[in-house]
Amino acid sequence: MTHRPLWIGTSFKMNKTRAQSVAYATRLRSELGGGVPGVRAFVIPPATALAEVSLALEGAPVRTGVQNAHWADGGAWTGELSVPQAADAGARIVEIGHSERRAHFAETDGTVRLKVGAVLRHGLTPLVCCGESAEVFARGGSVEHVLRQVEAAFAGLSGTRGDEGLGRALIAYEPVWAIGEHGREPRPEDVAPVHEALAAEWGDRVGGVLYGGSVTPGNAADLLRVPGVGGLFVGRAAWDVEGFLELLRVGRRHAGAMA
Ligand SMILES: O=C(CO)COP(=O)(O)O
Repeated sequence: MTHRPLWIGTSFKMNKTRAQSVAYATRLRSELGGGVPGVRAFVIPPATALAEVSLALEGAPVRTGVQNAHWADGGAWTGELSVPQAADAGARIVEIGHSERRAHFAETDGTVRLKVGAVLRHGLTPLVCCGESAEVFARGGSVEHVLRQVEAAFAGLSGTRGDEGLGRALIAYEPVWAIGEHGREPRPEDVAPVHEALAAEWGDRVGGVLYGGSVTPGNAADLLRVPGVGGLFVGRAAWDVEGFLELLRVGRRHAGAMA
């Protein structure tokens, strides 16, 4: 049985200057050399640093991405960034629908769907974030909630894994209760039911399903062993490049054990 590569990446969120971002990318490049066997690494810096980080990583085995993009190709949308602009700055991945954007910037299932369409139309990879609140988790509604979000994100799209369309998309399951400094570190059994459901429903149709939320080098191996988890999407633990490198080593060991 062949295994798909693990996707392991980080978003810097609203952190780091251009110089800090480029220093991170430069160190990553020199450490990774030809790449990490079995792992696809990606870095999503702030938009101000995207072009320079993409240049610093040109030809290196690390993709870059953008944290958000508009669905229109251009126009009077003050403060926004289009998918073609992100691509022009080197992005190959476009993060869509992170819970912080849903909570604070009125991102809805409807805008997520529009953005997925734009990203696929331009040949980039949408990284669609989904996840339930602590309240929904507590009442046992996680699976239903997440499946509904993902169904809405991909409504009307078709394709199979490896195809040009939906098959390129990535899903990041990030329970809201697990994200960030106030988040709770998940036990593998907390997130297993959603991953099982996502694998059953979407596993053969998309490029991969990642887990995100309080991932650390200490819990990464256990989370990668949850059936259906095809990678990790990391915040705080990867903001120091040494932390990201450690997570990539965990990924390499996991991929090696699965080979
Ligand atoms: O939101 C996340 C990645 O998008 C996860 O953040 P943390 O790893 O800091 O919990």
